[in-house]
Amino acid sequence: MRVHAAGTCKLHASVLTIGALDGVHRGHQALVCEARKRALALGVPLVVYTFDPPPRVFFQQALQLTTVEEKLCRLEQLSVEHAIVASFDAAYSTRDESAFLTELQDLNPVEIWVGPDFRFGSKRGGDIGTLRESFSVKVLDSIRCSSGEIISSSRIRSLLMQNCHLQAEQLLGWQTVQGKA
Ligand SMILES: Cc1cc2nc3c(=O)[nH]c(=O)nc-3n(C[C@H](O)[C@H](O)[C@H](O)COP(=O)(O)O)c2cc1C
Ligand SMILES: Nc1ncnc2c1ncn2[C@@H]1O[C@H](COP(=O)(O)OP(=O)(O)OP(=O)(O)O)[C@@H](O)[C@H]1O
Repeated sequence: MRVHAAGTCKLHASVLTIGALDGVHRGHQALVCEARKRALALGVPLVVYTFDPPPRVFFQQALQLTTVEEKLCRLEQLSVEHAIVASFDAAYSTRDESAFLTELQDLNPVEIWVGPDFRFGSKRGGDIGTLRESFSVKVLDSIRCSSGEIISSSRIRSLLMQNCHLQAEQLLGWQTVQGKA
């Protein structure tokens, strides 16, 4: 897998997924795997655009589930070919939707895969509708756990705070969380 700083990767075509992806939990894994299937079918590289630190860690001091190194390691195991890492800081967070869309044009995404609640740009001003004005966007239904709740990094953080390591590990789908929190 090749790792690029934001704004430094140019591709003729790609299938792209975007997100904080903290923990690369089972919902994220399903999203990346769906994108991977499409990338294989279309014969183009699979690209993930992610943020370090995750925006929720930057803005809300949320517990970070994975370092950027661990996140990249997990993405590599999911056969991601290019990972773009944006350093998420105050300056980056003020970029508006159009600046971000212009950056994505360099990746020539044939499809962009996101989950139902995807937002982007300053003050979370962009949504799936905004993204669809420029690209073909595919939305994966939310992946839920056996109790019916949507799997999310926030839910996993909350389980870890309550010392429910086994449940957190089940939602993460990786065997490495014990002893880390
Ligand atoms: C250019 C850019 C600016 C952003 N600015 C903000 C912001 O001002 N406030 C915020 O809460 N999130 C901001 N975000 C983060 C998004 O809300 C969101 O977390 C990110 O696009 C990843 O999507 P995900 O949370 O679904 O993984 C920004 C994202 C991008 C790409
Ligand atoms: N359970 C899920 N099923 C399908 N897609 C998901 C799921 N969880 C997250 N996604 C999608 O993965 C991408 C990255 O999401 P993000 O990293 O914000 O995950 P999250 O678990 O919702 O995080 P947080 O709880 O911190 O907001 C987004 O497009 C989001 O919609």
